[in-house]
Amino acid sequence: MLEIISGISVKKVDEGFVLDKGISSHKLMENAALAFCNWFERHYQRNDKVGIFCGHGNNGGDGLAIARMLWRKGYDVIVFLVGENNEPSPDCKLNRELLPDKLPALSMSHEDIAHMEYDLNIVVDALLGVGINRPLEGDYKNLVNKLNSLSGLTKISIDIPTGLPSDDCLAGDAFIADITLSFQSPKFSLLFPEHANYVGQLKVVDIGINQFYLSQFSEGKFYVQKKDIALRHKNFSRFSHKGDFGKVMLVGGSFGSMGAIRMSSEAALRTGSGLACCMVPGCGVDIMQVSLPEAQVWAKKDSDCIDADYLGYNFDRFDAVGVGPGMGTHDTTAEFLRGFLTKYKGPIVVDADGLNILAKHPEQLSLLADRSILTPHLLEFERLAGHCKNHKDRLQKASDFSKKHKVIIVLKGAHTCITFPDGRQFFNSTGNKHMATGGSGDILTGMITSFLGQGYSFENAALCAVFHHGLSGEIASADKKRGTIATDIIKSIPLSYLRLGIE
Ligand SMILES: NC(=O)C1=CN([C@@H]2O[C@H](COP(=O)(O)OP(=O)(O)OC[C@H]3O[C@@H](n4cnc5c(N)ncnc54)[C@H](OP(=O)(O)O)[C@@H]3O)[C@@H](O)[C@H]2O)[C@@H](O)CC1
Ligand SMILES: [K+]
Repeated sequence: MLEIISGISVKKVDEGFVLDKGISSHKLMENAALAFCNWFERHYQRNDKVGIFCGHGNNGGDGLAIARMLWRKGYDVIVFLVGENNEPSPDCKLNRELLPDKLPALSMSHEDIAHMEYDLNIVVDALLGVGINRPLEGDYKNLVNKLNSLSGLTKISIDIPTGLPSDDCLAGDAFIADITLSFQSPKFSLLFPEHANYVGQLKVVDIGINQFYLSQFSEGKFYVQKKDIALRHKNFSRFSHKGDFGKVMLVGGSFGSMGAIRMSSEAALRTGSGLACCMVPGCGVDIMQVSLPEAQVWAKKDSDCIDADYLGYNFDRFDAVGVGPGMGTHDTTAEFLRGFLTKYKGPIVVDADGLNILAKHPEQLSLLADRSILTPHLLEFERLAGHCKNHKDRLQKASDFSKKHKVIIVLKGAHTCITFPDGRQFFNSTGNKHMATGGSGDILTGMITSFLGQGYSFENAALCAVFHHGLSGEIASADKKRGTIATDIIKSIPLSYLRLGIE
């Protein structure tokens, strides 16, 4: 699992790695530049006109090494040098000296920046990286704003968009990238929703620094990738039977809001549950049985919402229970939730109106069994934990909340963050903007519940479900883009298993 380390630690990791391996820091920069170029070659043509904007620190050094390598591969490259009045870092200086004579390199004066007009297809931002220690000013600020104003070309940031602090929220200006290629591990602030427009698509490239060096600076924050997930799946043999795949119960729905619990239930089945039963109000029975014949249904006749009478049911038959989608926050439903949390001590997932009831009745939080999984989106989380100044504050509050109530928080959004009571936070790498559609969260509830029911640990259930949910969204939206709807995501769950080689 990739460690997310602070910007300050990046320098220490580099120094430690270079010293241990007996290589020069220049060689490490060459590795980083090569990793960038290998990626670049897979995506861009030789006839693209590439402008590489290089600052005076090591980020600029990366840009210069990249310019040299791409030029040697036959790309049409121009280098633009900024910050020439500052003392360059030693590796930046060396890479300036190594630029081939025939490679065009232009020093940018104030006037050049103000009147810049070049015919470029691709802009590479190697102005500043994690070494930024104050908001942009002077030439850097002017150039970043000038580049941001250019349209119709592809903008790529090296390591981090210039101007973004690596561990904090942006103050001032920053480069707006279409793609950010971060070295070795993503920098923390690249995962903040406030910065999504600056970061664009996030790619992480390996530059050869292994886990051992990164883990010495661990802050308990991790970036979850495909290779981390495949290993966390349970293997089932050809002798496995329905019971091995778990019996789960999904509780929710109310008059006019039956879609949510129907989608959670189907998602649980598609994730592999042997049996899914849904507990719905009487008004939802026909809807469920007609639209999802694979699910069993339990309901009280002539009811419009889940009420305290539902507590008579024996929940202990189930390996896991998901509660909340479409359930409403009626007083009698809140009464049900209180009784349910008191009664059932198996693995549970609480979502949507389940969370809204907890926010309205915070005394019920103490009834949650240890390691219950709560899946709020950003607004639901703030209802539970109070107003958050920004995402950094929100992540800290998620950590405090998780520790205090001994629950697992799955904070949904781009790079969904899973927080455990021991303080570890896992950031997901799959998913895209097309998943921001009604019902997407209900699907995740069904998926986590399903994994819990299949006997996965709390940690593996949350990590696998969040990863597959995002991947299913990517698969579903590949040809539907903005027209993607939640049921498309459910249909893609089986394909997301196949992508990981899991049958
Ligand atoms: N393992 C890895 O990840 C690897 C990382 N590598 C690369 O190194 C990059 C980090 O390099 P870095 O430390 O030299 O920092 P970088 O951002 O280039 O420049 C900082 C300079 O800018 C200055 N400065 C600060 N704020 C400013 C402002 N607002 N406006 C103007 N100037 C400002 C500050 O100087 P100051 O003015 O404070 O004296 C400082 O000298 C990293 O992002 C990655 O690309 C790879 O090469 C190898 C492996
Ligand atoms: K940059």
